[in-house]
Amino acid sequence: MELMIDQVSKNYGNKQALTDFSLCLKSGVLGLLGPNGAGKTTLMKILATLMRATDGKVTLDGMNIVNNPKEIRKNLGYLPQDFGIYPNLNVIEFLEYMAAVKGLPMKLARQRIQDLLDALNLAQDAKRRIGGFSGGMKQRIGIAQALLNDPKLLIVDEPTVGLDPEERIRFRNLLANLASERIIILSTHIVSDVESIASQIAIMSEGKLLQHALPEDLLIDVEHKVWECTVPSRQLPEIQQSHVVSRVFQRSDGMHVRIISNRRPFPDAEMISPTLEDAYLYYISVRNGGTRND
Ligand SMILES: Nc1ncnc2c1ncn2[C@@H]1O[C@H](COP(=O)(O)OP(=O)(O)OP(=O)(O)O)[C@@H](O)[C@H]1O
Repeated sequence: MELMIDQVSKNYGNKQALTDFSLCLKSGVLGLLGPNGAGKTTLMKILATLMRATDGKVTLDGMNIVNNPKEIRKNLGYLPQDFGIYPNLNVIEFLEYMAAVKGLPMKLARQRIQDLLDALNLAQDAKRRIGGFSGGMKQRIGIAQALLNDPKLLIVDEPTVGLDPEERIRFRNLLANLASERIIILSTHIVSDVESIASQIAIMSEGKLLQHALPEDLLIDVEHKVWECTVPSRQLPEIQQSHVVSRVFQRSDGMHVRIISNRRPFPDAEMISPTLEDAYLYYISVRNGGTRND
């Protein structure tokens, strides 16, 4: 299984949302990280054959997705950011409806729905109307509809928006279990969503790919560039202006500030071990021509 994104660009009128974006993926979870407006949804929509690139091409196992949309959709599952549900349908009715839209034979669909209800822990709620469900349950139904056709490529756009911390963890575990025999692309601006499950990370900003690497290699990139110091709280606004601050902790002895910087930011700053969130900030704010004291 191979997804090849080859020099893809997308313009909306004068707005360049993607520029020469290239990436080659095999099975596993790709965490696609980027701030709001980076172009993640645009890329997801192109991969899901819902939008055409202005330039470049995308192939799944060598098949151009633009020339073979029907064949590609058979192998594709997509959970968009604003996933629309039908609140008056119960879970089974909704999934049968989605299976019909996807053109699955009903006998096969019924079996698949049963398997998914069990796998996604929805069986006991299968006859309840979706309208009354929590965010986490709606997301599980969203994943169920995306998996109806047992897709080779599963695309999930900002899936944890609106979920509580427990639902977030459950959702991450669920994706991790699905990853072994398919390509999963999980787009988010929340690093902790992908930290535990992504086998690879792509970081994008302003329509461009800044880095594509294994999580452990991203950590190596940012080694010796993460610092912590303790400052009086009145100094904090000035430090946030002049440095890339990844975290601030209030402690009894003052504010503990975590700073990403190529150089020791203050004489008493201590070098500390990086996290993936530090690496993400490094690529977005420091290496990508950041304007602060670096
Ligand atoms: N239909 C459109 N017309 C014009 N500009 C658009 C359109 N859709 C998106 N854009 C712009 O293209 C850029 C990329 O948007 P996109 O939604 O792909 O980013 P994103 O990384 O998914 O951000 P978010 O997480 O906020 O959805 C943004 O600057 C956005 O304002």
